[in-house]
Amino acid sequence: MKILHISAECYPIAKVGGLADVVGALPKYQNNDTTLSQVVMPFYDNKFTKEHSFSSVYSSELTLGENIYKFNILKLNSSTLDFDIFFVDVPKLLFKEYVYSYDDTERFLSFQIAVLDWMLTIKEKPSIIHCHDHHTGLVPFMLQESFKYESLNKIPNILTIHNAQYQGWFSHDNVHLIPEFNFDHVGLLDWGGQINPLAAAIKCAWSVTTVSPSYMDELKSAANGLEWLLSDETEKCVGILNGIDTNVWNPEVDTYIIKNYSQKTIQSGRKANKQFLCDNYNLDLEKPLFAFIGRLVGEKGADLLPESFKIALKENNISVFLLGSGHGDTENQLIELKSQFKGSYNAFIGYDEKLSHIIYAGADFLLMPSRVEPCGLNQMYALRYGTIPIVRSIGGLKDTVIDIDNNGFGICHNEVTIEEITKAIKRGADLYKNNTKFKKIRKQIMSIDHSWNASAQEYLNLYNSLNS
Ligand SMILES: Nc1ncnc2c1ncn2[C@@H]1O[C@H](COP(=O)(O)OP(=O)(O)O[C@H]2O[C@H](CO)[C@@H](O)[C@H](O)[C@H]2O)[C@@H](O)[C@H]1O
Repeated sequence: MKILHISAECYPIAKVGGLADVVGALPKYQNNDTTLSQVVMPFYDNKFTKEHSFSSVYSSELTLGENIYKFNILKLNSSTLDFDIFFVDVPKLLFKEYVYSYDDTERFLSFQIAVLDWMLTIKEKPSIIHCHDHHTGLVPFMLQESFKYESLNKIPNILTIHNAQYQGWFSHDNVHLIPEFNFDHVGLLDWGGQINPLAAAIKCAWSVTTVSPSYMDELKSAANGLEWLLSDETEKCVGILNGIDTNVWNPEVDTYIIKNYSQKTIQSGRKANKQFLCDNYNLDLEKPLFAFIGRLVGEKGADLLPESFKIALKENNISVFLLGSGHGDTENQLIELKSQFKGSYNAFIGYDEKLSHIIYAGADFLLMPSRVEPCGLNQMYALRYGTIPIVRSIGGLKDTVIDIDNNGFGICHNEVTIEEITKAIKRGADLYKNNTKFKKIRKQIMSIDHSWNASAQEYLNLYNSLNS
């Protein structure tokens, strides 16, 4: 079986969030003697593309409305990734320093058209086309409807929804950018009077998956406008829990962290990483350290963090450290707190992969007060590194974290309110005081298996069912 993943992000080439982690890991776990799993993504102007060499495997021109753009399909020369990766280079549109911006419609349409134009020319066609999120959501529609791609329309395709909040909406005025199709079927593109690539993919893909079973259920009542559609298409929908790449996320060999450790050496290993954070960010090694890593957006509950931190820092003898970026207002409030809580609070506003690994290895607790969490990878990374997750029970967080009061290993709360967040932090601070219990739990959580093995097999079973 030959699988082609189509995605806007892939770790370590271009990462904005969890989508990159998934697309950079899943193919590794799918590749075996009988399965070839490959990825195609845009060619961005970034550190990775500057530092690596590529060969051109196909060149042509694509049509986007009235414009014609030259494009190349490139292949990475080194085999460092454990799977084949191809790049769509549209110099005028895709080759930018950013992944997402104001011009996404044209950029990602050119990406999708180039992939399908190229696919028309490949001798050994994929047996499965696996699309990820709305940036690739017009692929199932074009395969089914565009005259040009008729010869590809027997290839089963699936859509994985990593985040239904973002749907890629654009105006019907731009419908001419999509390769010609029977206009009687234009309704397949529409949701609420706009072209909605995510909705089009839900309608046209052969199967739709979400990244956890609970998120699949939740989407039927909260999907940013797509609730009814997802309920209607329920028969082809399934939730498959993400895994984590246990080769990349392994405290025994992680080259980003200050000191490597195993379950046996957890005490000294974690202390060295916490010491680094405390020394560099002026925090107290003796106090329990609560951390947050992520995009500072409403979905993650980030707007409630400044006030929650303020209260929690006043009421408990704790430290707090945050790594993230997002809404300017939230960023400013988080920066302002620094002067008020010198020595017990700090924040790094920005994106820093290395620092994120050190936090997983050095913080005592990881906060995830998400309003929406399709799966969440942070809590699984935290578990693997022995950091106790404090989560709002929703989506994938509900599927992966069990509260200590239910014989579990984490701290869970049901609502996203300042009161519940600060209550959960207090429970963490109390647990930290019970040193024996705290140490037992953090050691125990390191061996919970969230590797991709089981989920990669679930995807293979799904592909097989579509090909039979
Ligand atoms: N400032 C920063 N610096 C360094 N690293 C940072 C960072 N901000 C975030 N990260 C990293 O980005 C990743 C975030 O992954 P998540 O799965 O938690 O969220 P995201 O919402 O992006 O993904 C969406 O897709 C994934 C994958 O399916 C789902 O798990 C998730 O629920 C869904 O919202 C983690 O690897 C985290 O360490």
